[in-house]
Amino acid sequence: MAHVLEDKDVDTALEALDGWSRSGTAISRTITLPSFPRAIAFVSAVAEVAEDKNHHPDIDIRWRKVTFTCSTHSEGGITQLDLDLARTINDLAAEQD
Ligand SMILES: C[C@H](O)[C@H](O)[C@H]1CNC2=NC(N)=NC(=O)C2=N1
Repeated sequence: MAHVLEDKDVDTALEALDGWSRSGTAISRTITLPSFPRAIAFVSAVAEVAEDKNHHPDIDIRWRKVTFTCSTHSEGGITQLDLDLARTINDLAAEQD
């Protein structure tokens, strides 16, 4: 089972995760899409990978701005699962033209 990471390890990982920052006991990133339908489509793409990973972000959608917040609820903090999901979200974001 994933364990909660040390703060220093999270900080190191965040240096390589463009757009992500610590948000309490989670990490989060806000991504702006070209339109509301594109924001919803992006959320759907994230939902697919999250389901495959069985690790789900909290998602806040406001018009074209989507904020993903990742923490491992069962552990009450940030684990490698959250870092991996953040990386995957960034990879998907990079595919948005
Ligand atoms: C039963 C299921 O495996 C668990 O509830 C999973 C689902 N997705 C999850 N997602 C996140 N972010 N944290 C969890 O602890 C978690 N647990």
